[in-house]
Amino acid sequence: MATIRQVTITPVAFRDPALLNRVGVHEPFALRSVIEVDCGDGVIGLGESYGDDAFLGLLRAVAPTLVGLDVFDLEIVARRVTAAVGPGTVTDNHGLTGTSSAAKTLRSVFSAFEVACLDAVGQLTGRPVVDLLGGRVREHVPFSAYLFYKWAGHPAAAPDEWGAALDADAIVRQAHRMISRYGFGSIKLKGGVLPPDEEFEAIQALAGAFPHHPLRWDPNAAWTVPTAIRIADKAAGILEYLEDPTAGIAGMAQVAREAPMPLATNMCVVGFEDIPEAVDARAIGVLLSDHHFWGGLRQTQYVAAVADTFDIGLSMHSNSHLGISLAAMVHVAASTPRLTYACDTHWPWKTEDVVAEPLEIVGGAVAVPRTPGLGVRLDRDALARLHQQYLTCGVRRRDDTGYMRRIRPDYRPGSW
Ligand SMILES: O=C([O-])C(=O)C[C@H](O)[C@@H](O)C(=O)[O-]
Ligand SMILES: [Mg+2]
Repeated sequence: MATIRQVTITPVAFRDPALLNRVGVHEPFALRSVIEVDCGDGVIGLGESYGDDAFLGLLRAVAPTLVGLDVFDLEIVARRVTAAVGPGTVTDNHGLTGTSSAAKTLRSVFSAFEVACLDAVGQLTGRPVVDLLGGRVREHVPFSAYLFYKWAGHPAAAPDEWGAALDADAIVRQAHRMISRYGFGSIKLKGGVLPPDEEFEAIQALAGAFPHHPLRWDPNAAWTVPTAIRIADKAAGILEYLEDPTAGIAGMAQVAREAPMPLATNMCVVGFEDIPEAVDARAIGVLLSDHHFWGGLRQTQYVAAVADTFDIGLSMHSNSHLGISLAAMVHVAASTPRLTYACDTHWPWKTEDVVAEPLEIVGGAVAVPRTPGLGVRLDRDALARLHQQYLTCGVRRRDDTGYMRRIRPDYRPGSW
């Protein structure tokens, strides 16, 4: 038994480049929450999740109700989360992660605490989190180069180190830079920004420049069914998968019947309750799991088991995140036999962290830690600095469209 003595939630803001997507542009700061589950004797488990006001409110409602519990009792923690969040609560300002629901909200809140408890249990038992999940099936977890169309910088700010990327040549330059720095062995292009035929020029240019790198393209449901079928046909033989070309399970199923490559999603199948319909309709060939909204690391293992049952490929979705989340992603991916594609990560885009010595991406992969828990520790000064940045930055929820409209009042999210 190890009693939870205190649970602390600290919102932080970290600098984010002007990355473009289907609904607008990233604001200058991305929000996260850092969860600390203190079990005494220096054992403090870490979690990381969304940092918008509504989500923070739920984390703060749960936190005091966990004090006094045994940190090993994850099912009791889940019950306390359910009681504190209450039935029917829905909040989801987390950016293009598909349908919102009360079940998804509950799973998201539980996940933040589950990861922190598992980190604490790992520290208490002297075992890395992956060992608590059944042990490692791989020593390295592969990630893909996540390319974005982007502006050179935020308006009125100096350009960032990546510069602008608004056409195929600039996207290829971005890929060269990212791959030479991190060694990624596969590439994802975030689409839904330009008309699809223009974005396809970048896909073709990437295929020419990186013939041995599997490619994926994600327009976040910006296309109609006929557009998606036409573009999928054009991209035959080029993509390992096409991610969320269109909205909804029914639309995805129509496209999947015609498309020469598998369709992937982190938008139309975002909870266990979506799986029967998607399987019946044969809507997807690849599922992008994400422990932040699928209910934690153990539920993510169940997602993998379900994917296995229905012969669906498995990859991993990412929003903007810091080093605690990267570690959590690595541990669960390392424990998952069926990880058929490299995971997504926004990692290359961030310049600040709360973690003292973050895990590193080398040769396109992260070595799975062997130290107890998640294998990362807080840099208290950095946490204080990024919390201060949160207090002064003015951002309280993610709003890519609102920010874009402050810059371009006539902006409308892409739809083709
Ligand atoms: O795969 C995805 O759909 C994402 O990564 C969603 C994110 O919100 C991404 O589009 C972003 O951060 O702009
Ligand atoms: Mg996606």
